[in-house]
Amino acid sequence: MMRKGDDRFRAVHEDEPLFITGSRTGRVIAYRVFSASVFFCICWIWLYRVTAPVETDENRTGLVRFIWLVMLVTEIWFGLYWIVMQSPRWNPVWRFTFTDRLSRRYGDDLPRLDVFVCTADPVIEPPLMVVNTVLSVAALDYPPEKLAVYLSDDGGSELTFYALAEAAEFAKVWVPYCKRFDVEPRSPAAYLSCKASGFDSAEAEEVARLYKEMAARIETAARPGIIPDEARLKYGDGFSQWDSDATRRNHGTILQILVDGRKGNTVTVPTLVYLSREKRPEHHHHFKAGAMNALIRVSSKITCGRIILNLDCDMYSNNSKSARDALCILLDEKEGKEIAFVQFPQCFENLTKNDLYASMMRVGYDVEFNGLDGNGGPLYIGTGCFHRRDVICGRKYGEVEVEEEESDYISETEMIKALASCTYEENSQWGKEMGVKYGCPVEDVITGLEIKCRGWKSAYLNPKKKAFVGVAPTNLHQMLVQHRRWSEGDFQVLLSEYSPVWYGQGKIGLGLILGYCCYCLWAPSSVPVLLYSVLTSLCLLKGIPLFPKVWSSWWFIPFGYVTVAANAYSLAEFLWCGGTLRGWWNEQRMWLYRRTSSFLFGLIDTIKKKVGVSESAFVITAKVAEEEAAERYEKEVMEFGVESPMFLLLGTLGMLHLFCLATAFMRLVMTSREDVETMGLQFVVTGVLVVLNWPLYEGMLLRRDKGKMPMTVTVNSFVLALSACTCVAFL
Ligand SMILES: O=c1ccn([C@@H]2O[C@H](COP(=O)(O)OP(=O)(O)O[C@H]3O[C@H](CO)[C@@H](O)[C@H](O)[C@H]3O)[C@@H](O)[C@H]2O)c(=O)[nH]1
Ligand SMILES: [Mn+2]
Repeated sequence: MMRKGDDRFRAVHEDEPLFITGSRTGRVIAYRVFSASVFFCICWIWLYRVTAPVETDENRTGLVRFIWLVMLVTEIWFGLYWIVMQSPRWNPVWRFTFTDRLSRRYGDDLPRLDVFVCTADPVIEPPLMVVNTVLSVAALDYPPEKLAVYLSDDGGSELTFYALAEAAEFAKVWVPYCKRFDVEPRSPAAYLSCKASGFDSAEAEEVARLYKEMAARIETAARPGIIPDEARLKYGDGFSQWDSDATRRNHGTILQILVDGRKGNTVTVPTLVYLSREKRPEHHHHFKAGAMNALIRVSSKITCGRIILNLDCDMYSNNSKSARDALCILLDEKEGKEIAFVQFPQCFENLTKNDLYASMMRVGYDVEFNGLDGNGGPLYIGTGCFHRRDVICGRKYGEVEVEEEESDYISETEMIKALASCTYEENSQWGKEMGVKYGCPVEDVITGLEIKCRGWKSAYLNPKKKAFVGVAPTNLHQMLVQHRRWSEGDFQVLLSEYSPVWYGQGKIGLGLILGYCCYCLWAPSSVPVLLYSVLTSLCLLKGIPLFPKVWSSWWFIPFGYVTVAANAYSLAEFLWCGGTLRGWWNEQRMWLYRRTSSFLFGLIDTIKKKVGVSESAFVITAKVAEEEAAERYEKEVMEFGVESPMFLLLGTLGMLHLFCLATAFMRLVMTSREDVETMGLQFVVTGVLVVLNWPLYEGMLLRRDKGKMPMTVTVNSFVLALSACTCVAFL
């Protein structure tokens, strides 16, 4: 084990921790006061709904009473959800690491680190991108004999294997080059693109040339899908493992150690392994969770790193020190002992200035995750996370760590391959008590939660220099599908046997339970948002007032205050986190779109799954876009383009708000002026919804490019919205 001389150091360590945890008391107190004022007004609104007389003409009392009741219920929901949302703002903390102390204390005597990179589809996850990720971690600032990189290929693709084999060759130049010149970032593509203006040394030029040659070979092989014959000969050991009838869903285990740094092999490049676990149509493969578990077992017989880093194939390492940062927490002798995993935020390199699809989740990563950390630790979110191997395999907090001695013999490849077979997990605890959990579309969140319930904490690190950087969805549909999967998954966590509310009681603190609920309640929160927005618009159309009179009534105060204060605060928070005004506006739109499409479908998917009419699926997010679409993305023009039920819903809602506002406005002009007072707030709400929807109207009515809303969706939305409004008008 690596901690020789622990005792000798102990006295010194007491006042030299490897990390410290900070908080900002002043700001937190100010926030709590503000938060109390909002809460007061929320109660006032509840009171209004319960006590205020329903103003209406006699013929419609029954209907109006019912609408009033719905408004009451939704407002209670919003109020309670708001309370839940306070938990990640109540007690935020920040972690600071001391890598210099780590180096002084441990030198190169660091624990073994196994990096798992997952890929699943060579078309939407191009192998060149994947190997850039692999190369970036292979060049981490870490002793190469202690580091291993495993690529799990759920696509079972010869092309991906070929790309990795090429990368293994290139790594022999790249890794030493990075270390010698202290290069950042260490993904060759990212590094070379920021050096586009010219190189400062002959070595740099040589590396650039080699990279370009390798990239060209991989891309040529990708286009017609043909791998050069010399390569087939050179890496025959690997290629021979593909049967002639192998497909991505039906093939045996393929395992190839491309660089072997075990046992006395002196290496400059870390161990590099390609794994494509066995897949058979009759066995469920459990998506990424299945891949992770196969990796955990296979790596345990090859390098058996005590620490595991999990990365999606698009998330390259942007900061070569990140592993050391994480170790400052995991190796810290005091506080670090109770921390199971260290999560970094998901950052993206392809974001535009105003982040049209709100992919960055700015506030989530700059505010909420720090808040979760103060309450017991952030969620495990699948990528950019450093785990302790034995904890992910089931060790409880308080149990002693079993020190695994390196075995003297090197296991036979065939024996290791059996660990990645379809049948290996039958009648075992894998996917249940061991490894990453199965059966949930957010395997990461549920796994992290269960680890916390075993007594562990986690820590959140968000250094200025982004640790890992990936690719965010570049069109609306992909983003909505991704959120549909997440909202469905998070809701299933709530309903599962590991539910933070039921199972977590007594195991994790109330703050953290609420923190999890912020995300777990995404799917059900679609219903109140939908009801509230649609009712407000339809009642505006009908002339039924739902809110107190503007200015002339005391009851107006809480509504006015909550609306202004909540939005002003959310804008301020967004700007503090470095966002732009437009970015905030875009985020409000995505907030609405996610709730009225993704989350609703996520809710329906969950219900369908509960009653057993559908199976879970994992729609992989594409990491490439075709050229024209990419151009529109750069210009922040919203991309529709596909026919989708989610678009039909968004289109219908958008049209509905527009019709309602237009009708009410006409009535206002032609007849009574007093509407302004009684219907004022409704005009504001529907008006804001219409303005938010502007890009949607453009996409439906004004644009001609390929990214516009498909004609059928536009027509159907129009017809549906018009019929709804007509029905309501004559009700
Ligand atoms: O059957 C599968 C499906 C996916 N993946 C990999 O899983 C990763 C995540 O997939 P992606 O399509 O990029 O989904 P995202 O929604 O971007 O992923 C986020 O959300 C997922 C579910 O919570 C987590 O698994 C991810 O780590 C997290 O980054 C990718 O590297 C895939 O190659 C597999 O290995 N096998
Ligand atoms: Mn992704």
